[in-house]
Amino acid sequence: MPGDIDDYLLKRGKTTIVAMRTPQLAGASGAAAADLDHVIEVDGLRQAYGDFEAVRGVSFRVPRGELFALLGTNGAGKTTTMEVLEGFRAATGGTVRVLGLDPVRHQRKLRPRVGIMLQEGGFIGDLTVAETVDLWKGLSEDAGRPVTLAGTAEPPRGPALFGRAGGVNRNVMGVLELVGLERKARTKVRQLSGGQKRRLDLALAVLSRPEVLFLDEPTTGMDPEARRDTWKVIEDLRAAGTTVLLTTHYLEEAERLATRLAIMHEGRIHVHGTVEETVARSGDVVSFRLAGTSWSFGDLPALDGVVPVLAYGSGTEVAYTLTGGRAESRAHAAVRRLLDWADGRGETLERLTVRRGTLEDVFMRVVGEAR
Ligand SMILES: Nc1ncnc2c1ncn2[C@@H]1O[C@H](COP(=O)(O)OP(=O)(O)OP(=O)(O)O)[C@@H](O)[C@H]1O
Repeated sequence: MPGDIDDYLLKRGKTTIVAMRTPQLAGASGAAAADLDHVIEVDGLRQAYGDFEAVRGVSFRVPRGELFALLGTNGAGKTTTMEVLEGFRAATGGTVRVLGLDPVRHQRKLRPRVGIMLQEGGFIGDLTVAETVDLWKGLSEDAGRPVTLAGTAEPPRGPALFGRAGGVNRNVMGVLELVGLERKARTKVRQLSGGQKRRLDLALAVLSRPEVLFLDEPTTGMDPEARRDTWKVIEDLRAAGTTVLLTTHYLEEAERLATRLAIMHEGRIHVHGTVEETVARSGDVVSFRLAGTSWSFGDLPALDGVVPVLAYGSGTEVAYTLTGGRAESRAHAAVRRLLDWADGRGETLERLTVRRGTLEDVFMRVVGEAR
C-alpha cells in the first residue's frame, strides 16, 4: 500500500477526475483565486511527445461554475490537455492556469484542494469498495469532513457521523450512496463491473468536495441508468458551484451538461462556443441513404461549396449541413440538386430528410472538413 499520495496516484494510472476542494478563499490559494473570473485558462497550449505534437496551440477558458466539454476524435489531444491541467505534464508551449496557478509548479499548493480519481487500472483489487474509499479518505488532508457536495456543508452531527454502520464508516457509506454503490460496499474492487468501477472513481472525486472537476470520459462503460445517475451527480455539483472540465464521446452528454464546448481534431480546436451557438452553426441538414454500391464518396456533388459528410459511421448515410442564405430556399435547392444527381446516375436517395442540425452534425462536419 502506498505511503504517499503521489505514489498512489501514479500507481492508479491515467487520471480521469481531478477534484479541487472548495477553496477557503482567504487561505493558501491567495487573493488571486478570490478574484478569478476563469478557473481554468489555457492559452496557446502545445504538447509534444518526442517529435509528435499531440496538442497544437489550444486556447480556452472556463469561468467559475461552468461546465466546459472537450469533444473530439480519438487521439485529438483531449486527455493530453487534461493531463497538463492536472499537473502531470509540463506544457511544451503556451500557458495553463488552474485557479490562477501553474498546475506543475504549484502542484503542492493546489493539492490540498485537489481530489484525484483515475480512469483505469489503478484500483487495488483486493480491497473492498468501502476500504478503497476509506483509503482515499485517509490520503486526503481533511479526511474527517462530512461527505457532501461542494458548498453544501452538512450540519455537524457529532461523532456519530463518523461512527461505523455495520462495519462501514458512515461517511464512506454516504459517498457510496451518492454514486449508487452502497450495496457493493463490501465487494472486492476486482469483482466490480467496468461501469461500477467508474462509479467508484466518481465517489473518490466527490469525496473531496470538489471546486473543480476534471472528468475524462466519466461515463464510458456505464449503462444508460448509471449514466443518467452520474449526470445528476455532476449537475448537482455544478449547481453547488463546481467548475467542470469534461471530455466525452457521448454528444448528448455534452449537450445536456455543458455550458460551453470545443471540438478538437488532431491537436486543434475547430469549433468553440456555447452549446446553443454551436448547434446553431449547424443550420439545416439534408440527409439520405444511398442504397446502391455503385457510388463512392467522391462521386457526391458539392452543394454550393458545402461538402457532404458520411454520417454516423453507417457508411451509407450522407449528410449535408447547409449554412448561409434563407433556410427554405437553401433546402429546396439542395434537394433539387441531389435528386437530379441521383436520377442522372439511376440511384435512389432513401430516407431523404431535411431537419434542424444537431451537435452530432457539427461534429461530423468538423471531422469531415478536416479530412
Ligand atoms: N505518452 C504518450 N507518448 C506518445 N504519444 C502519446 C502519449 N499519450 C498520447 N499520445 C498520442 O497523442 C495523441 C493524443 O492522445 P490523447 O490521449 O490526448 O487523445 P484523446 O483526444 O484523449 O483521445 P481518445 O478520445 O482516443 O481518448 C494521440 O495520437 C496519442 O497516440
